[in-house]
Amino acid sequence: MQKAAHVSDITDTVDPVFPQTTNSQIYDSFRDNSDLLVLAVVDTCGRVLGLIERHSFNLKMASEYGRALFGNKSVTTMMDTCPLTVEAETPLRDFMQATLAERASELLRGFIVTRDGAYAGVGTTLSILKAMNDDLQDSLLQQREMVSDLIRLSAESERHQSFLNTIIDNIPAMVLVKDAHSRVKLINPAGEDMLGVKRSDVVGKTSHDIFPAEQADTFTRSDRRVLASGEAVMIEEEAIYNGVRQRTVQLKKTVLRGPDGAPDSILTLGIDLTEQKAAEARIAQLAHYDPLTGLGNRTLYTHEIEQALSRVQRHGHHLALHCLDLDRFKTVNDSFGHLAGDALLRQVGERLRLCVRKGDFIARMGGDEFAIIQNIERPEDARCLAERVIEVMKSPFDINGIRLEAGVSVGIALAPEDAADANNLLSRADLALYRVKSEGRNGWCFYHAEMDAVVQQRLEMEHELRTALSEQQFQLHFQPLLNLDSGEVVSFEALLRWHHPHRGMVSPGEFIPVAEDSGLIGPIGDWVLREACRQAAQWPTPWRIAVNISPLQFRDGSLPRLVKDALKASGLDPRRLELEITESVLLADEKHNLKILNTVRDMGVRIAMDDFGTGYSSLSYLRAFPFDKIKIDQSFVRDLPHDQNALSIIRAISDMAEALGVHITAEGVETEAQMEALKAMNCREAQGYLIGRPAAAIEAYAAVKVA
Ligand SMILES: Nc1nc2c(ncn2[C@@H]2O[C@@H]3COP(=O)(O)O[C@H]4[C@@H](O)[C@H](n5cnc6c(=O)[nH]c(N)nc65)O[C@@H]4COP(=O)(O)O[C@H]3[C@H]2O)c(=O)[nH]1
Repeated sequence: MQKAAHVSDITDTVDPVFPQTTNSQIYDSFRDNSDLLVLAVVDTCGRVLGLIERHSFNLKMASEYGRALFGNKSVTTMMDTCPLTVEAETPLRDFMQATLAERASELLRGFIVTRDGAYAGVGTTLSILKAMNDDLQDSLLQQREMVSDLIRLSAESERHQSFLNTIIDNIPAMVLVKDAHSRVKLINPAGEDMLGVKRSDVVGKTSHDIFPAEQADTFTRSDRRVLASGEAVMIEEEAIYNGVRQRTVQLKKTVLRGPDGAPDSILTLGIDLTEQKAAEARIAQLAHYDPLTGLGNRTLYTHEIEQALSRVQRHGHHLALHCLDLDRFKTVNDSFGHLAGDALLRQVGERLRLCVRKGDFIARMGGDEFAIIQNIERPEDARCLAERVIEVMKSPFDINGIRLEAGVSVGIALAPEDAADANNLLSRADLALYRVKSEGRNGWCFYHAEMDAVVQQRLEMEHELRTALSEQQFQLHFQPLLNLDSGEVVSFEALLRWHHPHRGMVSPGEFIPVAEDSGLIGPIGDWVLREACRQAAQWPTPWRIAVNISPLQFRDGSLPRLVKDALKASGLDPRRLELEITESVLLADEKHNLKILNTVRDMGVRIAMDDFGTGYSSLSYLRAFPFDKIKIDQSFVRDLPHDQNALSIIRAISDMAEALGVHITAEGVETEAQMEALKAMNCREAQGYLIGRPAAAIEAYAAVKVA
């Protein structure tokens, strides 16, 4: 509905009447048109002469008398000659205000509306009431619309607010708002978690109300800083303690301004970097530390030794590099499994930590090798540390209830005395370590210049060994084994000899390890096997022939084929061939090597366990394979017949062998007394200088019979 703004909006355009119109005519018009309330009387120019109002007119004309009296008279006799008149474009509100104040009663009779002074229509209180009603309706409608707008806006703002709240509550970063006096206005759940507080406990409070003084001071300081600068402040890393644990957080503080532009609040956004920092630290740890022992790894060692050597150079310091190697790690690893090996390494790492001083560095270089960089003032300091290390390693390790002894060898090189660069220093400490190991392990040794010569000699020997085969410098010697029951020689052990063109006879103890290290043991061992079979096949008596097989000959799996070839080429009965292996064959890759042993045994070849008692002599090895013979190491025989320890060990081995149905043979028998003692302990065979030294010629033994 159109709102009535001007008088023209409520004007009824009723045709006017003229002065010559009679009252009877007017009466008829009123009678015929009940809506007609007011009539204007105008002259021919449209000028208003007066106004007839229905009710007062009808009052006069209602009776017959009235009609008779006034009926034929001109309308001018009954008209209001001074009616309320108003211009059409007058604002309705102004007209109403003015009329109600001054001529309210006239308003009830109706009024004339003019346009530029000429008649334009009439107005009635009814039209005014209608307009007012419309106005009222309009404003009611407007109000209703406004109310629904308000409801919609408030719902929208509520939605916005809850949308924002959801974001703030779920954002994985702290949102903390404080007022300009540093009182908490808002904190989200991530913030509660980060600071270890509850929203209900902190809102309205300052940092000093909430946190311990030191922490509160830190927060307040940064709040002040951001308020003073008025700019966003980034705090890359801040350590906070949330009552449970230390956390590392990154904070961004921003000033929020009020409508007047003055700082109103401080918004702090915080990201918890604790996990990220821990992950970074873990990555750095993995890159530089051995995960098993927690000691430095080879990468970190390289860095540390370079640093230490540059200190040596710049400040005239001295350092000792200790290279450590566990003596029995491989044995432990192979016989008790990798988990036991790992546990041993961990415990070794712990013990090493106890030996060193602050500033010294320990690394696990790989496997069972460790290195210590020690700051020293004099070589004596290095000796003390090495002795300490050997001492702490002496006591047995408890690995899941099993007591194990590891032992350690330590090689030491000094800087700047022995070498000033990392590579040379390490290889010299290694040389010293090598010396310790070759001298029986479980000791320490400083590097000496002559060790270089030893290495040189070893390299030379390796070179010469390569030509020894083609130059036919090898020869086999044979040592007899006597059956103690029958007193007859029953077999011979083939022992390799190297007739060096310049150095004369080189002992196998000297060159076999070099052959093993260089891989030459393969072709040399093959030659021994073929030569032993070839010669044995030609012996006048069908003695057995025993051949030493190095653990390294098991590696490539070709042993069964080589044995077969040697037997075939020589024509030797497989039952006359005996292979002597040591426990280490079963320690290393037990399954693979047992398969090889079984294949060889299936050919009819006998298998003997050599040097029994020197390694990790374990009943499990004897159970793992049906050995034909156990050879007791000469180190036990040497101390017979008086040494009680040797006697008990040999007796124990003998009992064990008897239980398993295996014969025992004693090595290194040099005296009659030893022989008698062995006989008394059920030893079935003996070998040693007493019976015969290793020799190239064996025929003489055909007749030997020892009583
Ligand atoms: N003191 C003393 N020693 C005695 C006595 N009876 C024998 N021997 C020595 O004891 C060693 C016995 O050999 P082994 O324990 O198998 O120990 C052997 C064996 O492990 C290794 N070897 C020798 N020949 C070969 C070979 O062809 N292949 C391999 N892989 N190793 C070999 O070299 C080691 C040393 O051999 P050899 O020097 O020939 O030393 C031999 C032998 O000469 C005695 O009554 N008193």
